[in-house]
Amino acid sequence: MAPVKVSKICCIGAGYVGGPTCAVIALKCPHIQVTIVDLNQARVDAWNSPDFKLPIYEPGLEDVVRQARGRNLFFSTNVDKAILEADLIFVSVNTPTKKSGVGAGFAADLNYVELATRRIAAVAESNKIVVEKSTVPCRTAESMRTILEANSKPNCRFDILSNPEFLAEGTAIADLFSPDRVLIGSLQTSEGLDASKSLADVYANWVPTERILTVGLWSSELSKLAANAMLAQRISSVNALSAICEATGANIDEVAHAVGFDSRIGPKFLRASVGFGGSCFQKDILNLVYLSESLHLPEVAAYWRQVVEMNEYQKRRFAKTVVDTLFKTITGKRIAVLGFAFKADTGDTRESASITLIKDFYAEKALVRVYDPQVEHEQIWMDLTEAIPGTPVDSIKKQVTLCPSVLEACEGAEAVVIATEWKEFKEVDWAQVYSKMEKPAFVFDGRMILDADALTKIGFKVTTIGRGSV
Ligand SMILES: NC(=O)c1ccc[n+]([C@@H]2O[C@H](COP(=O)([O-])OP(=O)(O)OC[C@H]3O[C@@H](n4cnc5c(N)ncnc54)[C@H](O)[C@@H]3O)[C@@H](O)[C@H]2O)c1
Ligand SMILES: O=c1ccn([C@@H]2O[C@H](COP(=O)(O)OP(=O)(O)O[C@H]3O[C@H](CO)[C@@H](O)[C@H](O)[C@H]3O)[C@@H](O)[C@H]2O)c(=O)[nH]1
Repeated sequence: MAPVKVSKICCIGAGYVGGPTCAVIALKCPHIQVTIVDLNQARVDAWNSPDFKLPIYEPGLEDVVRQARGRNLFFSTNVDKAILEADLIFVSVNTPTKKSGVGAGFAADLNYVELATRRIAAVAESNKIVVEKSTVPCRTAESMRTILEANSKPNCRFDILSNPEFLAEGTAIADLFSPDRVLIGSLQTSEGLDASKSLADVYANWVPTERILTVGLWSSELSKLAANAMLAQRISSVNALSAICEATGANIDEVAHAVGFDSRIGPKFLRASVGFGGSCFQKDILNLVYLSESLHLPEVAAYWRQVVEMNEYQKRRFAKTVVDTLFKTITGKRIAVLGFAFKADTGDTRESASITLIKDFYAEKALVRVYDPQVEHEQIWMDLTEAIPGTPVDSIKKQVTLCPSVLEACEGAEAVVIATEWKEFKEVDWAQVYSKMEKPAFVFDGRMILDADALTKIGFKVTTIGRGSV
């Protein structure tokens, strides 16, 4: 058998990964028909909206969708039709941390992956290459194969590949156009290698072949968890050092710069912050912790768990610094929180450090004023009601106000907290902000984006993460 030449792709899951990834495949491979399906009608409607009000904000995404939609890119809720027609199917559904049952709080919830796999088995009438795009624990492909083989029709064969996605939100399109690498894992059988070649040929339409890495299935699955764990570990390491800097008078910017100059370490991902957020880092490390425990490797589990614990510590430590600096009480004080997204250039708020900070300020009875340039207000209320359980949203609204601009958030405030590194916050007229605030006016820069000296000259009392006052 020779590798199949892919002509129709179905992607199950039109989220942050399925949407941008397959839209880019459609753009770069005009000869391939790509259909992205989802059960969520509202999401599909947004992808299809005539004015391109897409369900996710990602720089450059609208342009890609404008070029390909209706040509060879389609969004639909007709999951079965897309499965039936495709020769290659990406499974790109969510794999959140389990909330209950065995492994709650750590293990990945594979229910959506299983449901999608069962749907493929039930509907398919011809051979399919099934690709795990979702981030999954090591050996999930084996469970998928068992389900597919037990439920498939006669003469219908499935080849399963692992093809984890490494895009980061905010830079998804640039990452997809020019990925550091594309990783494809397959069984090392002749059928597995053929399937791997079929998918590699799709990417080869725009990715240099030396960047397309083909490996074994389990290595591919584990590499995704490993990459995220090591990236998050760098942030927790630099954040741990930021606490030492604050206590000694060293400057984490200078330390990270000096350390990152070592070519073996490199300069990227060494920015101290109020803590990492996003839908992936915490979830994937907890997944790795669970995997390690399941494999009876408690020391390995404890090692990776500490990366998440350090992140929690960093968020708590920052909130405490705000309270301590404001004379040990923020009761009834106005605190402006600038940024609600977990990082700049995204509207995504999953695991955002901002949520933890606001929850802590709320518990201290502060009056919190929030501004974010992208996040929908409805999303903020949803996140806060989930973070402050048992409190109706109307009670939260007595202490938390959502504001339409930086200036309005800061009006009458005693302190400004920078929680997300939006470029807009650097460009604010800080002298004007100062004139509108209570005095003394405090700034807490949780992202190291502001010019502390310039703000101090204006009159602000500035606290920057990782910078001691000694
Ligand atoms: N968000 C990221 O930046 C990122 C990057 C790399 C990898 N990942 C991984 O990719 C996967 C998807 O993440 P996401 O952020 O796109 O999630 P998401 O929640 O944004 O999207 C998942 C979509 O799948 C749909 N879905 C679930 N079950 C379905 C089914 N049976 N049939 C059809 N549609 C179904 C949901 O309705 C949802 O729209 C996760 O495993 C995640 O860990 C995410
Ligand atoms: O030096 C740094 C770099 C990042 N962050 C924070 O870390 C979090 C995650 O940032 P980033 O990794 O840029 O965004 P994600 O979209 O979460 O992307 C990560 O998670 C994805 C999902 O698995 C992977 O595909 C990507 O490769 C991986 O970078 C954010 O809160 C950032 O503000 C820091 O605090 N300091």
